[in-house]
Amino acid sequence: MDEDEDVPPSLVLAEGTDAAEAKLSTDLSETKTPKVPITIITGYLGAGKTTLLNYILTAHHGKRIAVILNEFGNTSDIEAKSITVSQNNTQATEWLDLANGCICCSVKDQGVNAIESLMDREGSFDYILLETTGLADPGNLAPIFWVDEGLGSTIYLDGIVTLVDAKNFERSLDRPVGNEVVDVDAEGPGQHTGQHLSTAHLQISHADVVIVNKADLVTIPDLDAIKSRVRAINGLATIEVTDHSRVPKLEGVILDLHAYDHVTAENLDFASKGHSHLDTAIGTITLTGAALTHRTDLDRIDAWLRSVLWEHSLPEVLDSVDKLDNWEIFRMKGRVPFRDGRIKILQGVREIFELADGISDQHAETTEDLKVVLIGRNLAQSAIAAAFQSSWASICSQNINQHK
Ligand SMILES: Nc1nc2c(ncn2[C@@H]2O[C@H](COP(=O)(O)OP(=O)(O)OP(=O)(O)O)[C@@H](O)[C@H]2O)c(=O)[nH]1
Ligand SMILES: [Zn+2]
Repeated sequence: MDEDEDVPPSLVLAEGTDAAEAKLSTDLSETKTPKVPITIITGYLGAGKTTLLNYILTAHHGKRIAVILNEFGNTSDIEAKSITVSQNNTQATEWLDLANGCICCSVKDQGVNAIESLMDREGSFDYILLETTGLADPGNLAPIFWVDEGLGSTIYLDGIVTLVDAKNFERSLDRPVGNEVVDVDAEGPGQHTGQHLSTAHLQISHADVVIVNKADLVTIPDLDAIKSRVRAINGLATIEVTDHSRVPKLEGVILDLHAYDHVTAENLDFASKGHSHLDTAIGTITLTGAALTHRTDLDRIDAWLRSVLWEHSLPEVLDSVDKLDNWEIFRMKGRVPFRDGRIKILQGVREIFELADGISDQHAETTEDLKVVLIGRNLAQSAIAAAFQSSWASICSQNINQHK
């Protein structure tokens, strides 16, 4: 996630360069202040996002929570956008000047800087909640807040919570992104599904938690069907069912998830169970392999990820690759263990990925297998799933061959 770092931040600040100086001094100082988690709350129009925020703000949590209403969820037609932080009935607004330069770079630098400068002025928060617009694609937002450790940012992305309107669930999934119809019917006439990629699909596919809200408006069998379809789209997310967004508890359910650093073996096991093909537009697949032995094994996996995510090319798959071009990866998580007990945690959103040191479950030699879960467009289609599996298998067989 370091491609944008050359672009100098050009945040327009009301008061000189306070934030820049503050950032510099935090970068240089040895003592680290605890980072503030940010949770992105997304969901289709009217799903219950504001209701959830109000519920969280009135619940007894003992946290100083800042709420940001996102104005930059849709990155078209941007000249200048504000972010507004409300807390205890006072509001503070920070303007982002996005007039020039690459919008995603500007938003990345400025979105984070704007929040940091607000914290400098208003005092720090314990938690930040960001409500996106109903049509926002969280895949564009997550990388803004998934900041490199090395940047010394004071905030970190804790997770993405997606609300689903149980009453209008099917309808929101059938509504294509914008006016564009994304055809997923790539396998010829026999495979026609009629399913399109919708904003609701994108929101569910990026979620760490899916809240199926408005449970009061549907029957129990309806709820079960909705849960199954959510699970088919995103095998990694946990699902909560609510009435008026009243989640059973906050901690660990929607707050403090650490969804962008922790990946447990249970998370991944869960995702690889129960393959359903209720939804073919977006699906979840699991790639497995043996624990690694050498550093070069990891390099090979790193190269595979770069090829797939950055070049859209599946290594070692020569057959009809051109026919398999309609896939896209939205989210990935994985655990990459070494036999000596070390482990790397894989996290990815869109083309950004990270293989970071993890804390092993094991104390000595590991018995855990390597496991990577991918969520993306058309991944569950049989030809594409098969191509991924064979590409992955050939990388893993090279790992083993080398050790002979
Ligand atoms: N019956 C019922 N109504 C609900 C429930 N949750 C929210 N609502 C109502 O649904 C409407 C939309 O809720 P909001 O919380 O404003 O939804 P939102 O996602 O913030 O909407 P936008 O910001 O417009 O996209 C409001 O009138 C809520 O009172 C629920 O569980 N059951
Ligand atoms: Zn709202």
